[in-house]
Amino acid sequence: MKTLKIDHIGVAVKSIEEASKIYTELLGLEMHGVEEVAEQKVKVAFIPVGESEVELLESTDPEGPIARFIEKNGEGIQHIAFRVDDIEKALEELKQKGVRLIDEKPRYGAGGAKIAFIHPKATKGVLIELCER
Ligand SMILES: C[C@H](C(=O)O)C(=O)SCCNC(=O)CCNC(=O)[C@H](O)C(C)(C)COP(=O)(O)OP(=O)(O)OC[C@H]1O[C@@H](n2cnc3c(N)ncnc32)[C@H](O)[C@@H]1OP(=O)(O)O
Ligand SMILES: [Co+2]
Repeated sequence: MKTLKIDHIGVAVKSIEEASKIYTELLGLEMHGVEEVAEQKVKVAFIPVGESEVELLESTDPEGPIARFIEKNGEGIQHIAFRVDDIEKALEELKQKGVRLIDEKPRYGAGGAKIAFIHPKATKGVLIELCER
């Protein structure tokens, strides 16, 4: 597996509209369009910065992972996504190494990416997303 860069930092927010002002008005960044990813019960918006992005995540379902995260932890950084060259290969390698995976197979991610999550229990408390675009 080749890990190429930090693709994005996922930030759980109650309102993308509200939170985006921090990045646009205060930091002078641009927010790209909002996209719904139904399978993850979220709406997302990307804010490019250098070779990475901030991904604002707003829940579309009170039972979704983002709603649950905010319920327990409040708004804030929810995951780090690493860009990999071959997500299937990466998952295979991690599985061989006995790493606890949330997704054994890639799922649909924003912008048509293939994504998969490693369980935070296996990574000392950081929810890691692998992302192939
Ligand atoms: C689409 C878009 C994209 O990029 O394309 C996305 O990113 S979608 C992004 C949204 N989708 C996802 O996050 C999908 C992957 N996430 C999940 O499956 C779930 O959120 C989960 C399994 C990480 C946690 O599920 P849960 O909240 O029901 O479980 P619990 O609340 O019981 O949490 C189990 C343990 O993990 C810890 N934990 C939970 N969430 C996180 C997190 N974000 N970062 C670090 N630790 C975490 C809890 O503190 C707890 O630890 P302790 O036991 O010590 O208290
Ligand atoms: Co993400």
